[in-house]
Amino acid sequence: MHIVDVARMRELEMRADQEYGLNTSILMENAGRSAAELLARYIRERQRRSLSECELLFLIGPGNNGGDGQVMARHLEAEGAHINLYRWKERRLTREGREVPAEQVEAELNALLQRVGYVVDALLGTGRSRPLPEDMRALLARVEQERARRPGELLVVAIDLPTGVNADTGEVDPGSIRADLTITLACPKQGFFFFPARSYLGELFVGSIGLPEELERDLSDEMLDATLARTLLPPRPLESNKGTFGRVMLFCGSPPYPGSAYLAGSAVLRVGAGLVTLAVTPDLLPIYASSLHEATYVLLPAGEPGEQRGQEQARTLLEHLSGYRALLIGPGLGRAPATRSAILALLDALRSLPEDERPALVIDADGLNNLADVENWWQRLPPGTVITPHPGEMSRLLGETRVSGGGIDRLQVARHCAQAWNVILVLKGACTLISEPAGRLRINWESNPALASAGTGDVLAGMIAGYLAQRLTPFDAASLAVYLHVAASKLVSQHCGDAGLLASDLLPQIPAARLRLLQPTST
Ligand SMILES: NC(=O)C1=CN([C@@H]2O[C@H](COP(=O)(O)OP(=O)(O)OC[C@H]3O[C@@H](n4cnc5c(N)ncnc54)[C@H](O)[C@@H]3O)[C@@H](O)[C@H]2O)[C@@H](O)CC1
Ligand SMILES: [K+]
Repeated sequence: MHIVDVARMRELEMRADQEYGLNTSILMENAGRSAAELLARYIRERQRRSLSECELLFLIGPGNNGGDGQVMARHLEAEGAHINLYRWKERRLTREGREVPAEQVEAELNALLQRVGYVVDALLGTGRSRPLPEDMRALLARVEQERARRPGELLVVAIDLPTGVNADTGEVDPGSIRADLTITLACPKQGFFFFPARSYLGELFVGSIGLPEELERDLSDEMLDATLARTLLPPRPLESNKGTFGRVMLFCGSPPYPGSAYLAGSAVLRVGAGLVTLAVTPDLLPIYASSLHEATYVLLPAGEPGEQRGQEQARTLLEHLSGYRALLIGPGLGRAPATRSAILALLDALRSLPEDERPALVIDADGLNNLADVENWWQRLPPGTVITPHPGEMSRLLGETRVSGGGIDRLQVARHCAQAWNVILVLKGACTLISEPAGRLRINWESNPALASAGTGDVLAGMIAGYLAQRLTPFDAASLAVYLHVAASKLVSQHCGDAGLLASDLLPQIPAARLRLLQPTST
């Protein structure tokens, strides 16, 4: 599913007309029909109601968004739903096809708001060009008030987008109200993935306007959803052994942060990699050996802290690296000078390896924090490296430029940095972005506040390394891991809601999330 900005959407619509004769009325007819089908299915399958039991109030705006709403209303009416249309600009109300006399409109509208099960917001879409007028804000506020009075009984359904949301930037007019579901048309819009817009959309459905597939061929931004993630799953041939699914080496964990290597190492195996090896100092071995029985170990020299020890640790690790398809550096390593020198020595050695002998590389957490202090650090990375900064780490990598956790600034940062640093960048946050140097970009749709807890990043880094070991490209490995990481968290949230998730709770849910993804009906 491609993501577009408003200019690109307009261009697609224009080309549909010029090249295929699909003019605005045809597209609008398709849009309204598709939106009606999606809502009808939602009502029948999710709410287990028949359309004839449902009464809807459509709020119709002056442009094509309102046009979509009218087509949609017609289709739902034909299926038996009870339809009321309020034309905002003209202040005209139609009830089941009959015009309400002007002097009764206000009272009737009030009565409807107190009764209907659905308000369909077809006021404004991508053509919103100025702040919402006061009377439109007041109308939306009445809907909001009524929904608060009848929670669960009144659903707000936005067509294309909730009125007042900026489809490019994710900004939201003060008069906008949250939709319970948004049926967007043709493609999800760029602004949907950024805050505050993201939290105004509710559940997202994408309706078709019948655009020919060829028109989307040049689009490079994609929504990371179940349909895309399913295509990325690596094969599990019947004739396999643990070598088939690859080995991963971890340079992670240090005495103050021993949990990181456990979490990342477990995640490597939970995504189906064949073997995980932890490169650790001997003092940590008893901790891991008693908790992660399946791992093997490379014992790194301990000795006096300092440059020398870092070089020796790197040498030992490299001596054991042959046959490993992926290496993860970072979680829980700490920021001692010896660690930095070990990381830099490892990177220098990896860069000089021939491509077919070089393991794919993921750098996370303290791996990145150590690099941030090194001038032109990105020049030290081998090509194809995946880096997984959260906003704080990203700011450090950029030399203390602030990066938000969910704002539109992240889009430009992700696009620019993947190219400038020649990395596959996983910019973590509420909607994680994954970008690569050639310009492709994916944005994860799902987010879960329960994931904002210690150690969940270690799990993600391990998952990426585990998929790299299964020979996914770095861009695909990162994408699939990001998708399944949130999907696993949703399974945990079935029991704990959006708070109280432990990073280790994710581990058993990773295979469960993969299984769900394999079911063709999962969305
Ligand atoms: N153009 C096309 O071919 C298609 C458009 N589609 C629909 O059309 C929408 C875009 O249509 P439009 O470009 O007509 O835009 P809108 O329907 O979003 O709104 C434009 C109209 O609203 C007025 N307006 C703009 N800002 C306002 C404000 N703050 N307060 C009050 N009035 C305001 C404008 O003067 C104009 O009359 C999409 O969101 C989508 O729903 C779909 O039907 C698919 C095809
Ligand atoms: K709308």
